[in-house]
Amino acid sequence: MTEERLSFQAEVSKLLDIVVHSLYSDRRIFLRELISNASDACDKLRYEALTNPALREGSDDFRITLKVDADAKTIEIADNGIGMNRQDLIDNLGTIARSGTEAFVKQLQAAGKSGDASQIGQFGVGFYSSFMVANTVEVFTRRAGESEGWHWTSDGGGEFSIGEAEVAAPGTRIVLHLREDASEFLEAWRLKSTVKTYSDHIAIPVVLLGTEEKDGKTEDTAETLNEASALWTRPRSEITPEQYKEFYHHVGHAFDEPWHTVHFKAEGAIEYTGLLFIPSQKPFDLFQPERKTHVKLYVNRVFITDEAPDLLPSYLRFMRGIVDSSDLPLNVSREMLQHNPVLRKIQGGLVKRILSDLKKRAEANAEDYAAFWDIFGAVLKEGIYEDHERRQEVLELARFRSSTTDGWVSLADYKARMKTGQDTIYYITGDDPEVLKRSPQLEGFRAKGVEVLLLTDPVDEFWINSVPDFQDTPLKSAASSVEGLDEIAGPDASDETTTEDKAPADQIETLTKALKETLGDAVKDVRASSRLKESPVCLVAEDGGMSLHLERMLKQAGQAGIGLGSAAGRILEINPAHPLIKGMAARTAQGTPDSLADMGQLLLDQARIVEGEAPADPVAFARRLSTVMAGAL
Ligand SMILES: Nc1ncnc2c1ncn2[C@@H]1O[C@H](COP(=O)(O)OP(=O)(O)OP(=O)(O)O)[C@@H](O)[C@H]1O
Repeated sequence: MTEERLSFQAEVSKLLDIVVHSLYSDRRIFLRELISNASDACDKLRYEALTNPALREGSDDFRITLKVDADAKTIEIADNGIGMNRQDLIDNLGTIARSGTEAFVKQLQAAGKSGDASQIGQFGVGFYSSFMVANTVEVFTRRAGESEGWHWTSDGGGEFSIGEAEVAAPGTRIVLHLREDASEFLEAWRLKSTVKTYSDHIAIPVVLLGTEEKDGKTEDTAETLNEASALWTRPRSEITPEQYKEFYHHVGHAFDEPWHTVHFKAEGAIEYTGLLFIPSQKPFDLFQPERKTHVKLYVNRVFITDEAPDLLPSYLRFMRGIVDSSDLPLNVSREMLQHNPVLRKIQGGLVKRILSDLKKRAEANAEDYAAFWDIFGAVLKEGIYEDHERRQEVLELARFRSSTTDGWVSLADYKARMKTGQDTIYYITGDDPEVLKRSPQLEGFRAKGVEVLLLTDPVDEFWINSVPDFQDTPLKSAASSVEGLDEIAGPDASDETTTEDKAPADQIETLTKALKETLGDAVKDVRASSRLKESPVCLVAEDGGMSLHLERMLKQAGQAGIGLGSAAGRILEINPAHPLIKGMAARTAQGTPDSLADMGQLLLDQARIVEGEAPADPVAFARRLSTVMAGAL
């Protein structure tokens, strides 16, 4: 039979190079990966056979077998699961299917050869981890429902071969030709302890096949190495933290410690068991829109799907684990799961449980909760606008950066320390908390010691407008109106800007009018400000209008119709107590000077630059600046 040689996708070759050449700290994980794949393959076949029983006709019960041949220096891992056809082999064992792993390999490539290969333990190298212990890997496989069998082989270089092969029954058998330095895995005790450590939670029996001498005869033996019952069906008291962790690794395709583990049984109108995890590391594809839920749905311990659309809302997409219910029909098709009322009820129960667990963890240990919030806060906040019913709960869980303290602040913390006379929660949106803290819009708030929440996640722009208040205290942008700031008691009344410090009101009025005239459509309005203390000018958004930050975000995202520098709701505020503004006001009161047009444009450009924007016309900006500097000599 002819074998065809094919090349690995470039990323696979790179990954294999890393796998083979890195001194991997714990090579035993190859067995965990292969057993995990075998178990997934059995789950898939069990599901497909629900609607097509012919696929399982005449088959034995599902099981995964291990076999050692000490003379040939091989180990075999076989399953009677779904199997693969030629195209499956090319797609699955020639490319990297998992986006996280692909992103990781690209990152290593970008870092050059010096990339830290020790990190690979955190990522799924899956099947390719075989090459940590084997110099040649063979796969014999046949897809359930098909008659041709296939042989795949590779030495972990740049290529693999595929050819037809006799394969007696559907399933997959992987033969590892062990490297000289991996012969320890030929020892049965080594395999047994590895399975016990990493794969005990696997619900399908993992059986070690062997022989023993009895009464002068050689007899075949079959020893089941794992518990072989679904982990979530066992009593909590009998499951160790290690077993929970290994199950999380298997079910979540994850390699970190779970930050949170919750195992519970819901009893009542609808019964189900949940075993759910929150990761402690950020998954690569957390913000990819096509990302679906990673919680697997089982019905009476039969795997149904890991893409049940309504199992969890998208703002909890970081959750991993399983849900098993006996209240769904076993032959439920994936299509039937769309808008399924039972699933909806389960979702309600899961969300309630997860949010209440988060609340408990937040109350128990703020620092520990911050570790969760750092990674998943931006995702959880999507719930504020997606889940009206639970908006208050999610708001209570939300944490923010603040202009007056380091670390994370809750809305309740903020309210508890509001100043006398303050009846509003102030916030400002932007990209960088450090830049926001220093922004001119906050000068008045700083002078009075009024705390402002710094909202720096893109998602903040989307929920903030739909939340008028938190527990009856209104939320307002500090970058639009400063209403109410005057009523708040400052730390020291002598710090207040007095009328004597400011340019006379009539002069300011003349100046604002002249500036408005010269700036034309570039701003919506020019007005005297009570917020500015050190800066001469700043840009603010019109009350109820789009924030400057959102305007920039939309512009960057290429939204049509939004032009930077457009007047769209932008107001230029001037500081009547600033020497420059005072000087300009006094001069303009005697008649508008020729230089006012240039100075007005420069002030506006300055306000734009402080916002992190470019001057509207950089060439004109440079020319004006030179003219003004020359005039000052
Ligand atoms: N024993 C098997 N039977 C059937 N298909 C398999 C088997 N082993 C691997 N596959 C297929 O090959 C694919 C790639 O496997 P691989 O282990 O590289 O990645 P994965 O299991 O998807 O993710 P992970 O990186 O978390 O292991 C699997 O998704 C599956 O489709």
